[in-house]
Amino acid sequence: MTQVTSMVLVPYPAHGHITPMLRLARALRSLGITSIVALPDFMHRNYNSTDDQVIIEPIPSGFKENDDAKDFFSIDASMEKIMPGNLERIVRELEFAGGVACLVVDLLASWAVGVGQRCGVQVAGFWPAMFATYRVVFAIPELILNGFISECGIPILHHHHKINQDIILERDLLTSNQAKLSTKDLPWLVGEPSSQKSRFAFWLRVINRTRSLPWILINSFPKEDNNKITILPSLLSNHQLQTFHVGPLMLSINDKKILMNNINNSSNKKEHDKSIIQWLEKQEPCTVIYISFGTWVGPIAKEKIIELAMALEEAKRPFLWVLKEEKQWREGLPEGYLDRNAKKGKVVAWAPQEEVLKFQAVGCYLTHCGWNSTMEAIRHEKRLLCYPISGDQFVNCNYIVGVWGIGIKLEGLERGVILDGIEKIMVGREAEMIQKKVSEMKVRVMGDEEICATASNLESFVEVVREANSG
Ligand SMILES: O=c1ccn([C@@H]2O[C@H](COP(=O)(O)OP(=O)(O)O[C@H]3O[C@H](CO)[C@@H](O)[C@H](O)[C@H]3O)[C@@H](O)[C@H]2O)c(=O)[nH]1
Repeated sequence: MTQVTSMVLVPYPAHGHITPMLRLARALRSLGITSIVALPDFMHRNYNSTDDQVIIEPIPSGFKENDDAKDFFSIDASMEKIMPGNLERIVRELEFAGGVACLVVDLLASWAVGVGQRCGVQVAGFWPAMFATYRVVFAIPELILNGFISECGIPILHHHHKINQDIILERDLLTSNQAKLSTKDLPWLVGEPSSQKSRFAFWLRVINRTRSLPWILINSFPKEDNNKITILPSLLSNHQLQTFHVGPLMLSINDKKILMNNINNSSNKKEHDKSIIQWLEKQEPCTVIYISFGTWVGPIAKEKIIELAMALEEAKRPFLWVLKEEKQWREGLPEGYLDRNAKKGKVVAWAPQEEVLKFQAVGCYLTHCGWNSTMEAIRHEKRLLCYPISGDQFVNCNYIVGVWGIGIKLEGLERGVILDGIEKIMVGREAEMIQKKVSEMKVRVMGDEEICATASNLESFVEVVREANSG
């Protein structure tokens, strides 16, 4: 019999997955649970814990220290072949030292489910994004059955259904009417058809390994579909899956004092962040455009960066642009651009995003619609200009624009389109309406009631784990 005193948390190795997991660790700590967050060694290097109840443990991954050739597929190979044995060793040592009550596994790190099972430890799932995306993924069998996609995950066009070449997914199957998800929004449709098929195979593996998990913690808020809570019929018929929405609680946790985040490679992070803050302090309220495409998406075409750069210049508004230092991201910057715009615009490789979004000066956020960024924007009541790039970002964008009305979608990255979008989101009637919606949304997501409700969801989760361990 194991007491519920420690849990091992296994995020997918990307910043947008690790951050919420670390916050979960902090939240569990306040319930008296020691959390061991297990990260592949190449990510472990970027994080530090100064809290003895949140331990960050490296999993040997097989990558060499300076191996830059890490992409979705090479990381996948390491997760499948190398990390399981190494995590198993860590869990067994912990078992020996006093016990592990539960392994909390990001569903995208489904490789770790088998480790829990082999070690005889309870396994819970963690879903880092919207529940709507979870429903889309777990509806794959229905999508195939209903002829929306092929067995390889590729959309099938039906002429009688055609709307802009895309099929709108049936309303009751997946989502609220307003989200109007279409097959082009499916999260595995990234890159060439061969990459789409491999990503689809990745998701099939996720479903197979995780569909029998009894509990899933969800990093989102309960009322995603406005006030309607939707659940897939097949999920309902599926054993007794218990879902615990914990997103607002996670977001309300301040991890700054405990977890030092070194993801910014700049040798002097403090100075770097300070210069951004000082620049923001000088800007007038609601004037700055903040631009960031998160941490995980691959570089976008050089031509698009050129268009974006020119549009920002022409917009004649102050901007803070997070643009990674890698050549593929920066080569689109026109010559002399940084100097020419030095007064009005700041281009940085990394920004302390939560700090930035807090500023009144920030008028809008041009975003890739990553889930964490979306939640953070809601928290700080910022209007969104959306340019989804891959994965779940299309689903998120549909909700941001169509269901919650807190943003506008850019239908391309041409200069004219961007300029138009900037005008609409920054000034005028539509901008005012959107601002009103964002403020209402903040209450719906981050109000006291929601934080309390999600805190009690986490307590219930700990309770069921406790029962399972004593049963
Ligand atoms: O300069 C930066 C850039 C990012 N961030 C932070 O990094 C996180 C980024 O997370 P997110 O917005 O979710 O984007 P990604 O890192 O791209 O996240 C991946 O993981 C998410 C959760 O599964 C998905 O929703 C995204 O589509 C996927 O790209 C946020 O907390 C940001 O505040 C910073 O602090 N500074």
